[in-house]
Amino acid sequence: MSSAPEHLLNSVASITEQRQLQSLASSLIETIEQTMGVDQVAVINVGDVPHFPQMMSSSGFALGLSPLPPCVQACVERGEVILCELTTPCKVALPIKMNDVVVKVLLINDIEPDEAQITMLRAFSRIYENFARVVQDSQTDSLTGLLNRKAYDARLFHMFTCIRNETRRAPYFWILTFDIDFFKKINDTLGHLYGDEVLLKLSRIMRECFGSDDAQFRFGGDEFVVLLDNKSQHEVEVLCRQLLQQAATIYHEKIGPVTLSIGIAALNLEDNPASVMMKADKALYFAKENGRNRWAFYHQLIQQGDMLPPHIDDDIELF
Ligand SMILES: Nc1nc2c(ncn2[C@@H]2O[C@H](COP(=O)(O)OP(=O)(O)OP(=O)(O)O)[C@@H](O)[C@H]2O)c(=O)[nH]1
Repeated sequence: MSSAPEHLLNSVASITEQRQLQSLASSLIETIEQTMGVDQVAVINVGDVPHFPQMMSSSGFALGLSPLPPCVQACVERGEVILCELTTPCKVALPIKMNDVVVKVLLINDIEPDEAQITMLRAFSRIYENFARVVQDSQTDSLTGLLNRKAYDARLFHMFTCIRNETRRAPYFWILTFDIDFFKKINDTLGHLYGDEVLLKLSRIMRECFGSDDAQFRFGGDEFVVLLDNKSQHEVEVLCRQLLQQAATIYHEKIGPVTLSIGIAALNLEDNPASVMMKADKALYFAKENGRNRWAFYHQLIQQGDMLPPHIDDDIELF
């Protein structure tokens, strides 16, 4: 265990260098491992926390903790540090809170901490909480509470990494991009505030339609993106149908039901972030130009000859 002040300060500084929630959790684990001389540390999610990575674990000792052991449950319910019974798979459970709700639990297995060590662990988890809030705020759209454009690159990169490492197989990842049809008319007819209300209601509908594994973004204006994780094409179609049906429940007699146009592209090994977004955008424009209030899959448009494949398209655009 190294507790020299300069080492401690460097460890804390390394936590605050992180700009992603996932690397922030790894950094917390690493700091605790180094400063306390332990190697069985994990940060696990509790409850439905869509914006957080699912689980981090250094040695894997906490992987697959289901159901949660009583000490973790007690930590969540009481929001306090719990020293666990020897029979449980961890020795100490510390709550990590966001807005006073326990969203994660820090578990350590190979330590029976004294008062000073508990104080230090509490301080580490508070530094994590404070910085996680800063990172989360910087990645959140202030009107809807969805993720913003800034958070998108890291999520998409993570998906490509999963495909390249073959931890999951394409084409079960999809990018879905959509915007509200004639949103300008909604604003012009009923005012900007009503337009904001529509955006807010639509974001609530998105949360109900999509799962916590599906990262949901507002890119700005009336443009939204969802990265769908582990879905068949049929499941994607079901989700699109639901989204359109639910959006239509936002209704005003002067403008009728809200409708959306949706473009969808599968993430494949040969794609890169720019090419996959370009495909989804092209499918969206096709949906717009062909009646709106509908979805279009890029690969189907190519297969059906409704759109030219990129290289032919690019050659033509050159002239
Ligand atoms: N209420 C509100 N309006 C916004 C916001 N950001 C952008 N807008 C407006 O959203 C409208 C976007 O319109 P467009 O997407 O260009 O066009 P559209 O009317 O939706 O037409 P189509 O997309 O072709 O169906 C513009 O009028 C913007 O001023 C916002 O935060 N709130």
